[in-house]
Amino acid sequence: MNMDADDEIPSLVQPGEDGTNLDADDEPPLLASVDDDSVPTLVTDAPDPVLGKVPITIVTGYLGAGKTTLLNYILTEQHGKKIAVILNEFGDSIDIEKQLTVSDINSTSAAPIPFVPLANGCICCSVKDVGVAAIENLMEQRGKFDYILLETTGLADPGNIAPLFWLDDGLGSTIFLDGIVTLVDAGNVLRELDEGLGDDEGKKEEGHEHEGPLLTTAHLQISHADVILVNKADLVSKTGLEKVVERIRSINGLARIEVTTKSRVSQLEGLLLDLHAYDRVTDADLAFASKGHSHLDPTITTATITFPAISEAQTDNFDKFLRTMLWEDELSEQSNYESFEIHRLKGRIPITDGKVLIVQGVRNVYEIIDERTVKGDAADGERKSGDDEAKLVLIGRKVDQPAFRESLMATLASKP
Ligand SMILES: Nc1nc2c(ncn2[C@@H]2O[C@H](COP(=O)(O)OP(=O)(O)OP(=O)(O)O)[C@@H](O)[C@H]2O)c(=O)[nH]1
Ligand SMILES: [Zn+2]
Repeated sequence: MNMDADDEIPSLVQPGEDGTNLDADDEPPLLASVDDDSVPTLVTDAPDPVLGKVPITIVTGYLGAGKTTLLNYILTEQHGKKIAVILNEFGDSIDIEKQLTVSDINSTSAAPIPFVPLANGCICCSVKDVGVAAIENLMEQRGKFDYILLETTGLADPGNIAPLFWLDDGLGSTIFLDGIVTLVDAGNVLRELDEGLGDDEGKKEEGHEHEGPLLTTAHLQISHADVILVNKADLVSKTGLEKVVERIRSINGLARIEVTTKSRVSQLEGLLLDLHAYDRVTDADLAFASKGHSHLDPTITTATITFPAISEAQTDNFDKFLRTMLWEDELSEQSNYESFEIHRLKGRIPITDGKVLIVQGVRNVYEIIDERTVKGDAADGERKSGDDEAKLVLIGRKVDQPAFRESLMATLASKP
């Protein structure tokens, strides 16, 4: 499949930028220098000398859940893509500068797929220095591949990784985050989730020191996921699987959940590849989460706030609500609520003049996009008749308090 040459990552907001949007650097990515003759010319199906941004899918999941099995499966399936794989589960001895290559099993082209192992350790710490360098290094081989898969170690917190691709100027100009896929081991995940309930059994994740049940790595990997594969289904009974799916659904009401054996998914396109989880939000994406939430998991839940379409003049107030909630961990115009923690946020906000705003957030980083700037068949950007209800879905700790909606409504009604 050809890349959309003018796909672009929309403007971003992050704390400390005094509310001004950071424009992603829109420079076309540079091709590898011409004197490097190991770099082949562009792949023949490239539509344009200016390459579009390369999508990256992050594959995460607990130790032994089936991540490598999934990568191998993807690499042997026919999908017409040349995929570069980055692993961060190698030993210290691996020299980051030295790029290994694996043979390109699925491609007709002779070019090998770049394969970049990262240093051992947690990608949230390493990706910022070593990891960014490895990815930039990889990007110098643009044209050899048109998709990146990144497998994180079993312990990584995807909430730290995802915003990197939005916020790092270098990465953000050549790569866009397509989606986060989390594998869970159907036989073990419930026990992992319950580890946080014991007195001192659960581990405290850095940056998540809240009252109440402890967050486990399994919670973090599930709450940030766009797609969740409940793997090793062959080892669990049908009722056991239903329980697992129910529990996961109650944590993350947005993700697509698929039950798999040996990480074999029903489809690659649109489920694992080309998900566009961060640039498209359709009504269907929010439909399930909006059906009400359950409290099967005492720690993390999904909540949906619905409210009438807002006016153009209210968009600043809407932004203020998000800013206060995500940057200050407070609810504007409210004083009575328990402390909360937001992992993921998605919204579709019709504006009364006819456009639709899309909101995406991971932890304290968020972006608001005018849907009309999003290209692709899934979103035509026009408000449909009857499309006058706005929806904001929150995933995190204590996000189901009525104070969230009260704060939003009060902030929208306040003087700008
Ligand atoms: N029975 C069964 N075994 C599976 C399934 N999927 C993977 N496995 C096996 O489980 C083991 C771990 O799978 P990997 O793909 O290496 O898991 P991983 O998540 O990459 O593991 P780490 O990188 O160590 O975190 C391997 O022996 C796989 O063959 C499955 O659906 N059912
Ligand atoms: Zn692995």
